[in-house]
Amino acid sequence: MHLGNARTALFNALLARAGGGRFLLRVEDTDRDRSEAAFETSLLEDLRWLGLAWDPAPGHADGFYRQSERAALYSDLFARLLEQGDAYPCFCTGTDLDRVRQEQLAAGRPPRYPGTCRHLDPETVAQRLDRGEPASLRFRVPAGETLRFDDLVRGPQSFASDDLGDFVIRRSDGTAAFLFGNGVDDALMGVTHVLRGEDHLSNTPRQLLVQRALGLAHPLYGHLPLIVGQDGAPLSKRHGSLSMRDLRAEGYLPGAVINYLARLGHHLPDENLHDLAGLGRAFGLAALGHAPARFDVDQLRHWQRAAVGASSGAALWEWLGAGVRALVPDGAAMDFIAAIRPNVVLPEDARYWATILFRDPLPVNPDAEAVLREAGPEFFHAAAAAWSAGDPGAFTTRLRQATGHKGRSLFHPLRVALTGEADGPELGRLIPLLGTARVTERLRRAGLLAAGVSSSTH
Ligand SMILES: Nc1ncnc2c1ncn2[C@@H]1O[C@H](COP(=O)(O)OP(=O)(O)OP(=O)(O)O)[C@@H](O)[C@H]1O
Ligand SMILES: [Zn+2]
Repeated sequence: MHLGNARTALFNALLARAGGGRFLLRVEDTDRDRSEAAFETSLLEDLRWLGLAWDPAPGHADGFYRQSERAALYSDLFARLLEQGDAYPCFCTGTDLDRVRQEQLAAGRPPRYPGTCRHLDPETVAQRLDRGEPASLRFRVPAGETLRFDDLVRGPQSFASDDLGDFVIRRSDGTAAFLFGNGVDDALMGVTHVLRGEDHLSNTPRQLLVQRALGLAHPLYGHLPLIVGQDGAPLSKRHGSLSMRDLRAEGYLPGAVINYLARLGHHLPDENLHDLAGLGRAFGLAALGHAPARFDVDQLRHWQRAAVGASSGAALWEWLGAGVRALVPDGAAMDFIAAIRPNVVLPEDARYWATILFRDPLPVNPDAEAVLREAGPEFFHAAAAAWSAGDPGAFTTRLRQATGHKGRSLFHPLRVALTGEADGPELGRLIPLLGTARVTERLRRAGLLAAGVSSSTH
């Protein structure tokens, strides 16, 4: 899943919670070329990671539906549509259809099935089927109708049936096409509300037709603007990036992702970090937006920061990963977490601070060296003396008294000497983590650098 289809799943789950409904999972795996067991596994993994638990599907051990297990049921429905004259076999090959499409496009017309097989006489059809000619099944769209529905997001919609063209409901390999399986299953499963991306808008009149022909109820449909990437193109599997898998691997927390997505194309009344229940209480169809939403990494990082802030120390310790944990001395785990928490968005930031705190020698860049020189060697000699006098709690007070430096002119060079950085976690929390020996050594080295002794000679 990417952020786009994750948001679709989230909004459906939230709508179910907000409205006392159920959130169903149906794996649409009838397209053999595009369905692999691994895709299903990773889909389930992504949903679980996001915390989007689906309500159990009656009679299904895994708790969800799989269209590949419903072939017999679809088969009956195909037979009914054929019998009613609402469907007919189509023998056109991919090449035939491509050629027509090219001609239509060249003539400036929208591509549409030209109806080649619509009026084949029953005998010809029977003969061609007997010969084993591959055939798909097309839905016979009634002429001259206006199809209307009230979109939950976009309001009243209408489509001319003449613009639709007869569409494939069963592929030539016998499997149910997306339009058919999806529309029919929603009706059969008692689905009342469908939220999906607006790339599906033009499917809706077709699905309404199929449902009507089979005497099935229609769900209510709502079509959401797609989320676009930095390049302006809608996120998609092919687009590649921003997959749940990648975000998870980078260390984004599920709470950050759902809080970010719940505000993408949906207005929430507050800026608090919520769990799913809280987001569900605040979710409403009236708060859905109509403009395309652009992915904004800064917003995602904002919610990530909030989610990190709300995580327990133990959870963050796990989250950092084994590589970072190995850098932190025994017993210092929770103090390390407490110190760096405000400065960490992703585990790589924690790695950065762990390296600074617990690895020697500390790299000193030219900017840092300039700060040390400006403070001068006397400052660091005084600092070393203040430090070696014991009682770390009184260290900076003693240094202030000894040097007359206070505020930034005291803490800035001290921070640079101890961390090599101009900014970072609270110094009072870092000093105990560094430990006596390392503080002593870093002050000594800062004194040398401040005196102009090149960093390569000691
Ligand atoms: N960029 C997007 N923004 C918002 N919703 C999206 C986006 N892309 C897909 N969706 C919605 O997510 C749901 C699942 O879509 P689907 O898995 O077909 O998306 P996809 O990744 O674009 O697929 P593909 O890349 O195979 O076209 C649908 O409701 C679809 O409309
Ligand atoms: Zn045909």
